[in-house]
Amino acid sequence: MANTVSSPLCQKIPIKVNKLNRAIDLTILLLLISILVYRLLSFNKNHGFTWVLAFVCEFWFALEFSLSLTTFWTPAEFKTYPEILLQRDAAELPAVDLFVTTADVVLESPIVTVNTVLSLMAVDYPAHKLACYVSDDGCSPIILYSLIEAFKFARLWVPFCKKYDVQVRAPFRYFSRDDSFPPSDDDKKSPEFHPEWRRMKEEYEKLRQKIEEATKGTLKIVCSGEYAAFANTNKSDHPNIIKVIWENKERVPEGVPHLIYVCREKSPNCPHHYKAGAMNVLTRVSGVMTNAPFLLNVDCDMFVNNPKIVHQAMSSFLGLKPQECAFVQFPQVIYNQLKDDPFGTQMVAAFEVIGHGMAGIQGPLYAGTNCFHRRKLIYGFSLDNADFQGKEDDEKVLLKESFGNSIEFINSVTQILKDDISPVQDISIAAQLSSQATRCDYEHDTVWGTKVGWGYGSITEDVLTGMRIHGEGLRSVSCMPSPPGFLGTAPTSGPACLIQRKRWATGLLQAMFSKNSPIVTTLNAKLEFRQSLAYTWVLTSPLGAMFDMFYSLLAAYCIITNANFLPKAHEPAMLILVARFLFQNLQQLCFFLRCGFSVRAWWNNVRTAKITSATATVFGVFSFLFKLVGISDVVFEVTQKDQSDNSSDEHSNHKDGTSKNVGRFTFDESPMFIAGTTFLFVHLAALTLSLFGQHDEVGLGEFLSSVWTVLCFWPFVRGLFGKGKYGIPSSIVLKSAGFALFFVHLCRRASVG
Ligand SMILES: O=c1ccn([C@@H]2O[C@H](COP(=O)(O)OP(=O)(O)O[C@H]3O[C@H](CO)[C@@H](O)[C@H](O)[C@H]3O)[C@@H](O)[C@H]2O)c(=O)[nH]1
Ligand SMILES: [Mn+2]
Repeated sequence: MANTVSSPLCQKIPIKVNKLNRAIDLTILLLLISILVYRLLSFNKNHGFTWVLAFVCEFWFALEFSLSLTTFWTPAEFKTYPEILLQRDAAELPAVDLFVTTADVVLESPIVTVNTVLSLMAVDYPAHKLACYVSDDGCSPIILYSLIEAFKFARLWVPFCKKYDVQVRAPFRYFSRDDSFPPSDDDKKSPEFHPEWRRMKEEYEKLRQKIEEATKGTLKIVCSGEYAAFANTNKSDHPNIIKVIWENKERVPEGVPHLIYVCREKSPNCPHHYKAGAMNVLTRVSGVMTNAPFLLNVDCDMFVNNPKIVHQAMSSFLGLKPQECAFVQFPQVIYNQLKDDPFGTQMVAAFEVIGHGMAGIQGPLYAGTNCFHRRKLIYGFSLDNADFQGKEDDEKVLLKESFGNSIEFINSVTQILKDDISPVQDISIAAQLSSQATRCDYEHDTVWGTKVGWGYGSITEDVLTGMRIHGEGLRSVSCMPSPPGFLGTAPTSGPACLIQRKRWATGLLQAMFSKNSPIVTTLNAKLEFRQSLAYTWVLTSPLGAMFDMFYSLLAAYCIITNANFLPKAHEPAMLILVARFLFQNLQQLCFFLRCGFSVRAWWNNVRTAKITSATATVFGVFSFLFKLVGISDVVFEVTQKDQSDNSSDEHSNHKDGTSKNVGRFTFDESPMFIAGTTFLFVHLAALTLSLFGQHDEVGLGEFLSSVWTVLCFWPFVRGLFGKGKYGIPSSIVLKSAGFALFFVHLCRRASVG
């Protein structure tokens, strides 16, 4: 497929690392090791358990830091030159199937999904090479209705975008920005632009209103006719519903891409594997219907921000050796940024280190959204067509064993295997044929979720799936065009943030401690050693957070029991600890400043990490353990999506932060807040006790450590006095006070006993 090109389409370029940074890294590492040495040398029987626990934590900090160092040792980035592809004939460009997943009309407002879909359908790529599939795990007629209406609008919107070269093709965003009108000087001259722009805005407003009415229920969707299949269904028990909303019958490049609604069958007795399951169904349905060799998957809130993204991705796929480009990941850039990142959701540091760091090894992680895949690799085939060689006769039988019994789907798989794809004639007929592959028991006795498709067994299916692909010895590419390829939302409330972090903690540990663990994969398969270390670093990050929490609990424990675990202020060893603390924090601060963030944003990230470790991570880790021993199952709790196109709400103040409560931490009845509040109370109790009573053993270190924790938990301190959602519910405060008292009591008993 890849024509030989004279000029490069894509290049991997190493990033120079500042020598001073390297020196600081090594200094921190040395300090961390010195702390361990101090711990071993100063051990005596009197210290007992506190010393051992402190050693374990410090050992972990050193290990975690070393893993991050090996990850960031040879950073790199990719540069793409799509101009060459843009000149190519449409016929030469490969087809791409576009997947959007949505799961809950309440948490994920249909207008958000619709904007994502519209932005995808309007990308600058020959329309007959694209098909957009929307998976609805919520089985909601509102989504179908919204998509049908969205398509009507798309017939105007797509040509408009292409004619005026609109940059942001998610209408809510285009019409909300001051610079959307007029977009460029050229268009100012064109007399038709004005009226067309106005019409488009009116049409979008009508669409938005219709969807809003349907969502609020003021417009009732009757379950008959087109919607008959939705009668008597509920989210977890319903038949499969596939609707071809639009087929680009003439296959015209200037038209609107196919649009298909997919709701897989669900039954309470059949595991559905959440998003991973939905992705696998989309893979099969699209296989039968359009069978494009490339797939793009986005979450419902990640709209296209750069209309050339498909060209960008294809530049890597066609410009690099196939083994060098298994998938192309675009970063998740957040647009609903609150001033100074109060919830630490932008995770700049993490993305920078993981993105560039891993790009310099075997390639970035698959992050679940904004990612282009090769269908062949999703099917677990090798890129050199070595599969099934010489086994022509058994081929179909073998394929059925792995891929399930749908003849139509197996035929499509065979085409992918042989790189010989013949386009389907009639999408509507193909849709009926794909129905079998959306049955909830379809995957029974197959290797879906293990060797084929999106991986099961971790609630962060993305990391697991990406790791399987890296395990084949293949590399991935990160693509960071300007403007960014996709923009999306991050949670903007306390509860939503914690739910997301909790899921990640569980999912990462599930991926770490499974037979797909990076350590196993590097021993048994072709995962590169340093890539394996990088994965280990990411996947064990919830453990690091746990140890961080234990470490600060130790401080409280020591104050309460008049003991110590840190060197005294006059001991020289204290200097090592202080130096490590300062170096690590200052290094992080400099990094934030270099990335263009404020000191405040850095501090917000520091405290979010601390808050998360004592709340979401603890629950995430327990959820992982409970699943491990079979007490309870892990559930994918969908993140609440922010809808900041609504200019009347408080988010209109995003950037300037004038509204006084923007970014203020919010609370609800979630037990995660009991953990956090208890943690805060324990430290407050410790600090209060330190003012009274005999404290000859406790040193300055323990005291400062506790003060630092309370400072990090300042949003909770404010929450104690806040009202409404800004206040910690009194039931939570009471329970937490009880737990904290109990803890203090236990500490005292332990120290006496
Ligand atoms: O049963 C489910 C649950 C979720 N989803 C979809 O999965 C996507 C991601 O869910 P979201 O709640 O937005 O999770 P995030 O925490 O924001 O997602 C991050 O983490 C996930 C893994 O935990 C990845 O799958 C995502 O791509 C990544 O953006 C959304 O489009 C959902 O509609 C489903 O289709 N079915
Ligand atoms: Mn999301």
